Amino acid sequence: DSGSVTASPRQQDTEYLCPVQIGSPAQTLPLDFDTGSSDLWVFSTDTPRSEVNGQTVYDASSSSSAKRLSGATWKISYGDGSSSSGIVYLDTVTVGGLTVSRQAVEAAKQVSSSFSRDTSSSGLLGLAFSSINTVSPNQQKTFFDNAMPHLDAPLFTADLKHNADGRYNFGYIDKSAYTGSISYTPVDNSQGFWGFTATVDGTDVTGIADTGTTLIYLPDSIVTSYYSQVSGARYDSSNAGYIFPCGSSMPDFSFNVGGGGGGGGTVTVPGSYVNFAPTDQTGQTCFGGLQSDSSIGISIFGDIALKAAFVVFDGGNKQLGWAAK
Ligand SMILES: O=C(NNC1=NCCC1)c1ccc(Br)cc1
Repeated sequence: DSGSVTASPRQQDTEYLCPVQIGSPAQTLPLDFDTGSSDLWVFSTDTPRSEVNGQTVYDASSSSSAKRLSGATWKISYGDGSSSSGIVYLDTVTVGGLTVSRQAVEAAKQVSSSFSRDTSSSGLLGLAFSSINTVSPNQQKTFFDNAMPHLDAPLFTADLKHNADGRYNFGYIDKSAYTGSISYTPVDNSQGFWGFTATVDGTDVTGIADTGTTLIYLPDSIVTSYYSQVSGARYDSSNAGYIFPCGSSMPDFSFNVGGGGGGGGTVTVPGSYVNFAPTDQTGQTCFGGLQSDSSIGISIFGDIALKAAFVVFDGGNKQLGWAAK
């Protein structure tokens, strides 16, 4: 089997949403595919009206294939401080034509304010490892884990784009979607994430590939050195990050993956991607797409990095492949 689904950017590439069919008859919800978490959760008829703000909701009671997973609950919090929790159904889930019949669909009974405010997203589809799924007392598998045995190849690919529709493919590598060769590097999934090591200016950086995080977070030394090239750039405590004049032309930012004997491959993030967004309505000062990981404890290669590459999440061989495009 295989699947292919469009990933549409929202609010200046802050997140990418994909249409997902749930239940019988199908209810289509736009979900944020997140390689940094492992729960598939949705706004639902169980979500308080006060916390629903235009989002499409899942109604298990109108799905003939929905079955309540008795006694199961879930509760998750994300790196940006957002959170949600609720109950669990098993139902049929289809992504880009790829169907999993008994997928844990986690219905929200509570969502935090940033989810309520995000009118375009109906929830998340976790694509990290099932070891960090939060369903209790019986942990559930991700959509990818459930689909993997049926896939032509045990992998999915992410092809996110700047201000344009991209794509997630499941079960195959689309050779027309990238240029040159794919450089692979081993994955450390000991923390449940797609962990890997890249080299930046000769320095090894261990981080995770996280489609659910918007920006890139790297060690302070690398970030400070990058912004030292931009006149007027400075760390601003009120914005909790590096800012600079919006008219600045930003240097490209490159990292190497798979730099073993074969030399590996280089991913280059265009400087324009690092000029992320204005800090206020005047548009004078802009917030950087590259920030320090010092408050996190691990580096994160978020959407700013991922949208500069074609990325293979290989669950069979536990490796990450990176290619230019
Ligand atoms: O939460 C994380 N990624 N996903 C999402 N963020 C916001 C909504 C979804 C995340 C994962 C690992 C680390 Br380390 C830091 C953050």
